[in-house]
Amino acid sequence: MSKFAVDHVKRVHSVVHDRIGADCIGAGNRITRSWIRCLNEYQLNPDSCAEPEVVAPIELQERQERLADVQAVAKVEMTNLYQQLAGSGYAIMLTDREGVLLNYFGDPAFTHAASKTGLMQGAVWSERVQGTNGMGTCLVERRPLTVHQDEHYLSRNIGLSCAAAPIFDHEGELVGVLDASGESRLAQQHTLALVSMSVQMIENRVFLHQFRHDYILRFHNRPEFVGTLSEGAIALSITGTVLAASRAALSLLGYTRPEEIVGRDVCELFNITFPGLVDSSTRRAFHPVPIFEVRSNARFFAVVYQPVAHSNARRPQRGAALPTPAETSALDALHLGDPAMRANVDTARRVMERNVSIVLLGETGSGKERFARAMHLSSSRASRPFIAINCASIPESLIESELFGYRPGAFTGASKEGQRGKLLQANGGTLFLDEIGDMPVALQARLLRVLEEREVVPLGGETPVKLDIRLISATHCDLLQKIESGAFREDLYYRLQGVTFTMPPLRDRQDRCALIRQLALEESDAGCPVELDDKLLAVLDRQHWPGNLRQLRHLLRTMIALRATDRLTLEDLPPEYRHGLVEAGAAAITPAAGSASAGAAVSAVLPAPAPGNKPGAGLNPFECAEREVLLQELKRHQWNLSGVARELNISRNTLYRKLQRLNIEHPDKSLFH
Ligand SMILES: Nc1ncnc2c1ncn2[C@@H]1O[C@H](COP(=O)(O)OP(=O)(O)OP(=O)(O)O)[C@@H](O)[C@H]1O
Repeated sequence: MSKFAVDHVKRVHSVVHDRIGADCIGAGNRITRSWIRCLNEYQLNPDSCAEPEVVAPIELQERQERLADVQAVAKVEMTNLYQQLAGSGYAIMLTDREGVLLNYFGDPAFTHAASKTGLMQGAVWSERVQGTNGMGTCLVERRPLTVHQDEHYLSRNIGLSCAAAPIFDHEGELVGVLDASGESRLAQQHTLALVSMSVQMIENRVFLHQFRHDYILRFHNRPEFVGTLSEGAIALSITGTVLAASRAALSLLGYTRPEEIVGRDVCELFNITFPGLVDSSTRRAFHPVPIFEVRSNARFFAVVYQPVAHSNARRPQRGAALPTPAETSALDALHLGDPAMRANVDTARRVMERNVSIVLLGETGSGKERFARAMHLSSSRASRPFIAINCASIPESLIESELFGYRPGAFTGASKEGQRGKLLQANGGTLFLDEIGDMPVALQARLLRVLEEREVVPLGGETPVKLDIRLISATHCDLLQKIESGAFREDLYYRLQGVTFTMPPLRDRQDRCALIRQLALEESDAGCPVELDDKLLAVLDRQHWPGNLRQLRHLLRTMIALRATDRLTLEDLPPEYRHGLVEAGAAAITPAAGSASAGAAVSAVLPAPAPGNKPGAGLNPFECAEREVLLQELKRHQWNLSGVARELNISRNTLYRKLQRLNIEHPDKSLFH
């Protein structure tokens, strides 16, 4: 061990055990706290030479898919940040909330050295694995911080300087970390400020994007700051109910948690009615109008933006009542001429106000959640909350407390304030249970009881609370098959199954071209619509779209983010999409010379389309390798999907999607749905 490393290890021990020298690490308590965790809790050796931990490519891809929305925006911001820091030996990285490095933009001078410490895609930078470090410690502390030189816990990392800031979603959930790391001798003072600004930009853009189908109130206490990085944004339903608020909005209004304002009417927050607000915003041609906060009477300036997809939609009228079934624009917007979707919308209108449970079936990305939201918005519950919960993405151990909530101190580790479960949050509104087929069997019994008794008792509580919810469940798997295998309760199935809707896959929709155009419009920035060239439209129309509308949306989003002009052509299309078409026997498409780069750049961040009838055709080399591995695993487990999912540590649900994406079918086709 070098003298330097020996001194570092000694210092860690003396700081942790005796707090001697805690002040001289000069980073306040957060570094001391982290060192204590590393030594006592994770029992890490500060001089560890263990190989960096790196997740398997298949898991990395899965984690990237989970954060696809944030990633699409983050990539643009990461490139900007990289350019701002260019030449200073920095790498810009994005991790998920478990500290797995999803994206890496590195200065070539730094990349080689960095990979030795594990700064590379797929590496795990949680504090538990890498000790005190920018990304991992930021995930624990949940605030921006710098970890410089020998503030790192592991002596092998002390050549680094890392500036990291946490990324939160609109529900205040930590989703990942953006980090700029470089050699400590080249560290720059202002890096943390730049990283924090990029994160704010990412959060704002993700928020504006996610709620572009709703009204968005953008405000600040100075008119010139409306529309800038520091503005607050609040998403509002058509009746003026707060659907979500950005972090900046909460902080400008003096709230700490979104629950404090979500579900309230905008006139409870500001001294103005919602129709009045929309009216004055439009009359002032979207120049900020003064509004006053109810509690403090503080003055703010605001602009209300109309929902993107409904720019011609009716405006809320003074004293407007809740929408009636006749005014179901959110539902109507779901079909642009497809007969199957039109039939769905017609039936939805008929059952909307009835007390029947709804089940939505359809392939992944075919619009089940969108349909559920539209039903909610078109019903008399529109002003009440719409709460969605994905039974497949929450760890089994957390579903119960997520759904039912818990009283303060109900179990070890429970928060002091307790938690209102999703069932109660949805009270008066709609609860959307996505991937219901993945709900653990033990919980199915509890859910059934709640649905029958129409009341809920939070964990650790005694008094039941009355429940009035419209339940919409969704799944892309065959529930009857699950019942047969004992994975789904038959009684719950019949309780859920009031009316069933099936979302058609995109490849079967007759309104595909109109949908593609609409999505391109929705993905365009406000006031700057991107057009699609006819040839490109024809190619998009003929794709197989295994990921349905989600895949289409991500493709358009990325093409739009990387476009050179506001008219997208075949040159903007990733090569594998062109390739897929040629394979399918359509007219050959030869992009102009030098055009591959834009499309190739897009292809680097997108899943490939399905390969038609040829099993492995149209897949990129990485996917072919993934397909091979998966086929071997399937054979090894004699096509027992649960066994394979367990082996790969992924949900059955994710496995199904992979099989679909990689075009893997059971040798006996009838055994796969
Ligand atoms: N009618 C539509 N018009 C435009 N975009 C749509 C439409 N329906 C769905 N989308 C978009 O497609 C994507 C996937 O939709 P959604 O989440 O509703 O699908 P899903 O079937 O619930 O997916 P999963 O099974 O994976 O949960 C979203 O980005 C959504 O905005």
